[in-house]
Amino acid sequence: MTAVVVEDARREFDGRLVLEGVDLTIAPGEFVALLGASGSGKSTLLRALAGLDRGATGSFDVPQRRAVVFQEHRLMPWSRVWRNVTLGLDGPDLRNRALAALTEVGLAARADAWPRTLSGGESQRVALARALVRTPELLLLDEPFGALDALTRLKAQGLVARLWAEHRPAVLLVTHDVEEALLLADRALLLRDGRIAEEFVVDVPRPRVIDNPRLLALRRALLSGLGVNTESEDSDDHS
Ligand SMILES: Nc1ncnc2c1ncn2[C@@H]1O[C@H](COP(=O)(O)OP(=O)(O)OP(=O)(O)O)[C@@H](O)[C@H]1O
Repeated sequence: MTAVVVEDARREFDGRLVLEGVDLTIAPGEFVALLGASGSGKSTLLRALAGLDRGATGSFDVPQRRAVVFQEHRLMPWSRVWRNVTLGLDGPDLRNRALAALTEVGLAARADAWPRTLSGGESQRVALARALVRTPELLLLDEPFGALDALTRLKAQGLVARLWAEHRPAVLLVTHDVEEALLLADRALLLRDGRIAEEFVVDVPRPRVIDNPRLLALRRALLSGLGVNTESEDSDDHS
């Protein structure tokens, strides 16, 4: 059984092929990280999976129940936090559903606040609550912590790890951060030249700490796949 099957995804912008034939499968409950140089097409692929890009071709078998969190929170400034969480949903009990999701991200107390009164980290947690309230089978995360400071980012990563373990959606996380990918994902994929060029299985039990020797080896391999030279670090390791 699979949650996501993408075959031969292609996307061209202005005559330039950004995705040249991407094949991708994600199992139910699997956490996959997508890395690649800037401009390699990570967000393009995520948007195609989200159904936000009508210009992509190929075969996309993706669950209906999916939710996206972007780098910017995209909260509506004229709606209170809880209304933002349930924006676009119908049905009874919306406030209670919002409160339950906000409780999961530790922000129930801010349910009636206006978005502009939240910090960057809090806003991203509300964006996560807005995704969670939809009980997604597929959660698409596009650099969700990219704009956060290092400490807030670490906490947000911990929160995502916990929420994923509890709810087990399939996840595709687009990130620049190799360590983030290695701490969170079951598999890390490298997008290069419009294709999935390399795959790294993160065969390390959770909870993970980045100085685990296997993770350090994977980190070196991933950085090398991204064209980052880690030789000076290697020699440091042996000094
Ligand atoms: N709407 C668009 N019109 C024209 N070109 C686009 C459009 N969207 C993306 N591109 C181009 O496609 C390429 C891939 O963009 P994309 O945002 O998917 O890369 P990325 O890997 O997510 O990059 P980054 O890590 O910098 O966010 C880039 O060269 C970008 O300029």
